[in-house]
Amino acid sequence: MTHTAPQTRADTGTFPEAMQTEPPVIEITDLHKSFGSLEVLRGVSIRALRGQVVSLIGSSGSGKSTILRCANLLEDSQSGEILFEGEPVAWRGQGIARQPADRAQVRRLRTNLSMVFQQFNLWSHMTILQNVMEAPVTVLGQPAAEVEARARALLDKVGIGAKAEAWPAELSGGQQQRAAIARALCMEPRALLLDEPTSALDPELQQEVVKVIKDLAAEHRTMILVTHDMRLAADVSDHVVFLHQGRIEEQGPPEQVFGDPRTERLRGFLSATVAA
Ligand SMILES: Nc1ncnc2c1ncn2[C@@H]1O[C@H](COP(=O)(O)OP(=O)(O)OP(=O)(O)O)[C@@H](O)[C@H]1O
Repeated sequence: MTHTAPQTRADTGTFPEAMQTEPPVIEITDLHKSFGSLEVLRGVSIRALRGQVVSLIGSSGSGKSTILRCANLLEDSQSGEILFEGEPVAWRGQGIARQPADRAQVRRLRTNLSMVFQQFNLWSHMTILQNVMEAPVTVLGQPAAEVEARARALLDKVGIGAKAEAWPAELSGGQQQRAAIARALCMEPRALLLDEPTSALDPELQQEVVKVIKDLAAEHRTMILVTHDMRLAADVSDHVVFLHQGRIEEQGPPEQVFGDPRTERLRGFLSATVAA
C-alpha cells in the first residue's frame, strides 16, 4: 500500500557531526511502566541527540505521554534507565515515600528539560508576561529586569508581544499555547518536551503553533514531540518513533516512516490517521 507521504526535512541538515560524540541529551533504555495491572510501557528505548527532533506517534493510549512524564520525573517507572546528558534520572524509597532521588536534580532537570502541555497550563491569575517570567525569577533567582527583557523578546518571537499585559483568558487557545512555549523557552532549557501541543486547538489555530514549532526545529533545538499531527511530525522530525501498546513497533527517519512504512500496523495507523 502506498501513502501520500508528507514532505520531510530530510535534506535540510540536522546538526554538526562533531556534536554527535557527546552523550545524547535524553537517553531512555528499556523503560517499563505500569499503572496497577495495566502495562503501559513494555521496554521502550529512545534517544535524542543534541539538535535532534524526535517525534512519538501512535494510537491513543500507546504510552507516548507517559514516556515524556517519566523523562521529566513527573512519573516513576518500574524499571529501565533514563539519562539526561549522561546523568541518571532516578527515584528512591518505597511506596508512598518514593520520590525523585535528588531534589537538586529535579530542579536542574525541570530547568533544562522544559515541558509544554496539551492544555497550556498557564496561571490564570497572572498576566502573560508574569507567566513567562515566573519560573526564571522565582525558581532560578534570576534578576527580574533581565528576565523581563528575555520574556518580552520570546513573546515577540512567538508572535504575541502585544499580549504581554493580557490575562490568559483574554487569549485564543493558539495564543495561550504560544505563551506556554515562550514560558518554557524562558528557562533557557537544553531540551523541550512537547506533549501534543496542538491537540487542544481548532485547526485554524493549530497552524500558529505549528509555525512556532517549525521555527524551533529550524534552530536545531533538541525536542521530543508527542503529536497526532503526522504532517507536523514529518516536517520537523529527524527521527520518528511509532508506538503500539507500549512497545516501539517501528522507527526511523520520517521519509521512511511516512513514505515507506515497513509494518502492517504502521501502514494501518497512517491510513486511519490520514483518513480521519
Ligand atoms: N495516572 C494514570 N493512572 C492510570 N492510568 C494511566 C495514568 N496515566 C496514563 N494512564 C493510562 O496509560 C495508558 C497510556 O497513556 P498515555 O497518556 O501515555 O498514552 P498516549 O499514547 O499519550 O495517549 P493519547 O494520545 O490519548 O494522549 C492509557 O491507557 C492511560 O489511560
